[in-house]
Amino acid sequence: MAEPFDEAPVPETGRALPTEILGLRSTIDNIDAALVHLLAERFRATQRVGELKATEGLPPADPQRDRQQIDRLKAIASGAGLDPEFAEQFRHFIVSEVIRRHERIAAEHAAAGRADEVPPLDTYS
Ligand SMILES: C=C(O[C@@H]1C=C(C(=O)O)C=C[C@H]1O)C(=O)O
Repeated sequence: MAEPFDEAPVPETGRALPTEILGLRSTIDNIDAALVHLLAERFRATQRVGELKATEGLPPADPQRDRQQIDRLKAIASGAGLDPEFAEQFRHFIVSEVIRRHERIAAEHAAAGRADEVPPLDTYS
């Protein structure tokens, strides 16, 4: 059975879409899939960084690293013909989520540490 995204487009005008648009949409679908796989791989790496930061007692965000990444990414974007401000916003969208997750990992790590603590013996009860 055909998936919904395999079906021929029926534009409101009733006219068939130019073949070039169909070809470009296929390219766009491939790029979107690659982006999702790359993002998933990036989140796996940042997840591990978050765990290591939590065990080492390091803060979730690293402003110095952020500044280096922003400068690097904006230069790459300029060279690639992508608006550097857009590249920075896109990075900010992703890294905000990474930091939110790192904060959660740190909180869980702290809670697990407290659960491991042996409570003092209450000799009065
Ligand atoms: C992943 C890290 O933690 C945070 C998230 C970053 C990111 O997603 O690229 C970069 C710096 C940190 O603010 C890190 O320090 O490397």
